[in-house]
Amino acid sequence: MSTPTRPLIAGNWKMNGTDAALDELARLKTLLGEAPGLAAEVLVCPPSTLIHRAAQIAEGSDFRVGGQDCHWLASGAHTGDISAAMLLDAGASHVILGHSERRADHGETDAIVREKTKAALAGGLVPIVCVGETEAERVEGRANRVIAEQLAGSLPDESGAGPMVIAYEPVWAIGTGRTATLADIAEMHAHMRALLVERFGEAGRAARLLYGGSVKPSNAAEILAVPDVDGALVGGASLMADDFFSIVVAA
Ligand SMILES: O=C(CO)COP(=O)(O)O
Repeated sequence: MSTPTRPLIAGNWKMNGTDAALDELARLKTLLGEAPGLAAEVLVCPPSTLIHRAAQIAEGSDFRVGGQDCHWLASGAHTGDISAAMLLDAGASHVILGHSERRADHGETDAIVREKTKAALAGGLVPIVCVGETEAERVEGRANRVIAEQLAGSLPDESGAGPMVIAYEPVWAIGTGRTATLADIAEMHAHMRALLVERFGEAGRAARLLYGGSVKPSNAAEILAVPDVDGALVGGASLMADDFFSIVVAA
């Protein structure tokens, strides 16, 4: 194994999208179909209500579908939750875990994210594990330490056995229109790479490190050109097929 070769451009629709939003996926399918041989792999993570139909649209196309969260258990009395097996059954190939919005809204700790990551791997999904510092943590000069702690706590040893995808999403850059500077992204991604190689060896070298936080068509190319940036996790700009496709093309 070596450094990742194909970038991954993943869209996170968050809590957006009803039936009508599937038109955007059909449009994305058309755009991808007209542009064979693109460098990037493409993933769309709609809300769970749309995964099954999104996966049907993705059939015969060059994008795949993922979930935005899963429970750490396979089944049982957990009202409102969804398991890795259910996501797989609905047609998902990946699942986003430990997004800062889930850490904030649902009190998810590194330990919880680690258990969910284990469940995703056991259930046959590729986990996309998210880490990111708050603005206060960055201003106080603690960003590197916070990210090291989140990686150490959120990744189970099992991560080394499968494809590893990590998303660095500085909390203050999410949905704000503010991106980290290219220098800050480069420094953090190199830091993460070193930590992953130290812990997981070759699997860490092959891990895909995505950047997320106000990625848009106008800044995607420069961000994706930063060393050790192997793709992007895109929120708002993934909701419109044309914008998302522009980011895919920039990779
Ligand atoms: O949180 C994000 C993706 O998971 C980023 O969201 P925005 O691209 O809307 O800033």
